[in-house]
Amino acid sequence: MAAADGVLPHVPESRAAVPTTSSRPRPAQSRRQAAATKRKYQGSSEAPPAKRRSETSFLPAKKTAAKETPRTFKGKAQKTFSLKRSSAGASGGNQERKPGIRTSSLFKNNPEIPELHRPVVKQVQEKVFTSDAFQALDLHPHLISTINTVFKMSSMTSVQKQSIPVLLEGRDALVRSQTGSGKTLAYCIPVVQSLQAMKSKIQRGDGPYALILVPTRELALQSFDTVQKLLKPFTWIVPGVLMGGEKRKSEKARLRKGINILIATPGRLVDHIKSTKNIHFRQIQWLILDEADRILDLGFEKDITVILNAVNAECQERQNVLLSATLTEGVTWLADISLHDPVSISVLDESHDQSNPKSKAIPEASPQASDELDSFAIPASLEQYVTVVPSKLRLVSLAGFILQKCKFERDQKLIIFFSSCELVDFHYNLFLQTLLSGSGALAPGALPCASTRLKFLRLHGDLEQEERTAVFQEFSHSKTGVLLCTDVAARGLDLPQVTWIVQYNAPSSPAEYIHRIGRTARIGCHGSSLLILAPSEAEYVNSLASHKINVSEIKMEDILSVLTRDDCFKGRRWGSQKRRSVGPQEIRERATVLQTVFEDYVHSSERTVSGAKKALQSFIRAYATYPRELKHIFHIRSLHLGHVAKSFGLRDAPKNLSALATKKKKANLKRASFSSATKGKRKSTFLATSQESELGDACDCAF
Ligand SMILES: Nc1ncnc2c1ncn2[C@@H]1O[C@H](COP(=O)(O)OP(=O)(O)OP(=O)(O)O)[C@@H](O)[C@H]1O
Repeated sequence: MAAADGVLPHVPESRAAVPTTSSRPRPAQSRRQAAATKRKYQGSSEAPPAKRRSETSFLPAKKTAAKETPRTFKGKAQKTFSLKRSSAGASGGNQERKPGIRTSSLFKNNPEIPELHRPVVKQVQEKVFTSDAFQALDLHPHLISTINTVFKMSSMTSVQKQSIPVLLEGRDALVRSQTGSGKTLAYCIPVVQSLQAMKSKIQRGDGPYALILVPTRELALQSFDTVQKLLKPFTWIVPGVLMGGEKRKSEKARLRKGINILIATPGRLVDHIKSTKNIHFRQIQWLILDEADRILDLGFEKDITVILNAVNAECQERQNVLLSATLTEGVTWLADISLHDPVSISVLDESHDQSNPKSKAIPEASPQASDELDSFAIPASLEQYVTVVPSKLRLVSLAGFILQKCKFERDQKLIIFFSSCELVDFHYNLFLQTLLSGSGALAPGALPCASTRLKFLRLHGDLEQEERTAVFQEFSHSKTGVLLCTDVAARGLDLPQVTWIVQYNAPSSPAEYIHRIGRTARIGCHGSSLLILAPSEAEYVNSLASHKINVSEIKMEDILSVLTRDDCFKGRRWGSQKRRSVGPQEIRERATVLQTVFEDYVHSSERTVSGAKKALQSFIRAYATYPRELKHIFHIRSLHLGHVAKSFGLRDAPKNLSALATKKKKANLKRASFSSATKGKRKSTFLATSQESELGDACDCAF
């Protein structure tokens, strides 16, 4: 993927209410700027540098001292962009601007972008495929033919080759292999093989023989689909799914009729355990925890305790399997309490040494094992990039990347990760109304060249289940498009042909980073990822390196340069001239035009301003939830909130932001963090009866 050569990404689309944009008269600039400056420092946790107190300085305290000159492309000093000069183009040409209208000073007073001293580390890699055919396994011929004809697969992946024989022997297992390496079939095939071979034929009314737990509803549907296909020749075995967002009543009815392979999200299953009489676990022979480390997060951990206790109470003899692409301390703890004399299967081990996987012990959460816990395998065909962008320029940089991929490259399918539902909604609506044209007339805030080729979708835990399922299906089957989402899409989802993963908000752990980027470059395909960091967050690259994760840098300028390929971002000055060579100044002007379009949209109604403020608050709350070990990189005090507000299209930082930032409210998103400090507590919670879990399906995917 030519990420560094100036060719970049794509765009989102969707419905949503269309606020009207008008070129309203605005208060005099000087008065507003004075007020804005005052507010800025009320809203920011930093005081303005003394020297600049009378101007609109945006430099964060730490970074400011060195430079007064705005950062320029290629190191050349440039004049500050005059807002008046390009303001006509800024609104897309259909809103003539009046002199004196305030536009963004995007390139002024930004913190310097630090040089990335990127340590080059040797990434851990695994071999995806083997040359062994499924025929080599002792499977029912109909099962083999289903794998060959329905799934169109002939040879096993490494994890399948290692896991399937072990599981068919009846052993418990902890399975780790990289994202997109075929773990789902690695457990589904043995489950189906063993259940179809049972001497007394399974009856529907017997209830569940296999229980498969997954962290999200989409993953439940995906796993259900796989199981259902594998069961084609074995029609007497009935699969079923229980997940939040579905009608409990109809789920109860299905449970009453009988489900033999039950796939569930933890919250909803707990709900049924507590309220549905017909549910029992007398027959359970398999307990599978897919994405085991995610299942442990926050509320799920309690739910798992309830589920394990309920299953243990009715059946002791069964096979237990834990799977994840990342082996965290939490998983080893869960393995401890749920697996019996397990085999540890790691494809990584096979690639590095040929030791017998069966003899391998599960790594303890000890310093000696920290290397194994801390380094993650990354698909060899995945190229990872990072770009460092000052807060004020984040929004235009993201939009530039989307435009490059989707407008100027073919067949691009992007997933963009945000840290909360509100952030997804805000960017989704913003891009829909500005970058995407409707079927007929342009939306008031849209660019005249807004594209119908762009397709935006969103996925997060606050959406109705019906919409979530529809979006998941649509994006799965689509060849192109941009999915804006939270971490609800980070785990396990197998969305074909995704070309780019963008992390607009940095993940809270290296494991989450791995799972997010793992939505591309699956099963040997090629893919790329881009992490967008603020200058104060640049050290995160070292943190990734300490987990053997290598990223290459893309310069922000290269991302923004796509705007010079698109004449709808032309400022008035360039509009009247013949084609000229493209320089840094023009890139700045065009970025400013784009930012102005965003600001115009955001300020077009009270509703949109309030939406932007809500999103900004949500960003701040999410920012306060980074775990302690990352706090020195992601600390709200390192951000200039006035600048951050710009990335929400707000011309001024709302009041009380710093108060909000220090309040450290409980965010409604879930940040995974299993700390050893809580380990003992967790174990005792499990050992106790743990019937006090009151979390129902509200836990499922509320992020
Ligand atoms: N033997 C195989 N040959 C070809 N394709 C396969 C094979 N096994 C699995 N796949 C395909 O590989 C893709 C990824 O599989 P799967 O979703 O099971 O990966 P995973 O390891 O569970 O990933 P994650 O860790 O992200 O959950 C799926 O599209 C699946 O159909």
